[in-house]
Amino acid sequence: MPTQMPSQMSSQMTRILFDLDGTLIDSAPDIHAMANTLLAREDKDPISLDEARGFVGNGAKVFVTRMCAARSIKTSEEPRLHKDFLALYETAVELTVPYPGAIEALTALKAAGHRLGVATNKPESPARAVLEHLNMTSFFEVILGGDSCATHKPDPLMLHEGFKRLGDGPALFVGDSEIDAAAAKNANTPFLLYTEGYRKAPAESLGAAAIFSDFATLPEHVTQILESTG
Ligand SMILES: O=C(O)COP(=O)(O)O
Ligand SMILES: [Mg+2]
Repeated sequence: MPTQMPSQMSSQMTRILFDLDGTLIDSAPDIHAMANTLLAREDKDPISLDEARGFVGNGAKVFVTRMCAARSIKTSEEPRLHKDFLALYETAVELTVPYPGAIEALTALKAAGHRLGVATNKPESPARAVLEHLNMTSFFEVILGGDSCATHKPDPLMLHEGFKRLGDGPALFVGDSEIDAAAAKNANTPFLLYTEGYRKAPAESLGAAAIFSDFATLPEHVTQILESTG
């Protein structure tokens, strides 16, 4: 049998968790459309796609709070609108697409022996629905949503749980936002930042071990981080 190089050996048992919205998939158009369906029912002006993008990241409840604040809807109405938002969420899949090269990168990482999972603040059931719609479910051994654990990102619990379910080996987290960077820091895990998602802060300010804008480069970044962390 040929001798394996150290880098190939170290990549065999790596656990990689991915954020979902703004990282693997551009779901803002669906979330935007869903928000405007709710706002129309309330007789309120629609929000823009940019506003919707800016409200994503801390889960559905915070999205609804931000949407209500932006259109002067009373806070006492938020629980009802949150419920309506969740009722629509599983069917909000038609406008969502994977980012360019994301499928190919997941395919390459899985073929290289990495164990993959999703850790998103989107509730688990719409997260599973959109992954299923995009034929992406089979890449992942674990899919955790914002309501799967007692807390969600930036608390590290979701990452700890996801990594635990992926077994042993080095752990990496790939995400697009400040919240993901904080969760990775809190979980003491190297963070890879995808720059084409919904981040607001400068990319260089988030303490990422790697910053990438093209998924074709992700497998190489993974290899480099594994080599540098031994
Ligand atoms: O639903 C959200 O607010 C964010 O989801 P994400 O954690 O996949 O970016
Ligand atoms: Mg995200």
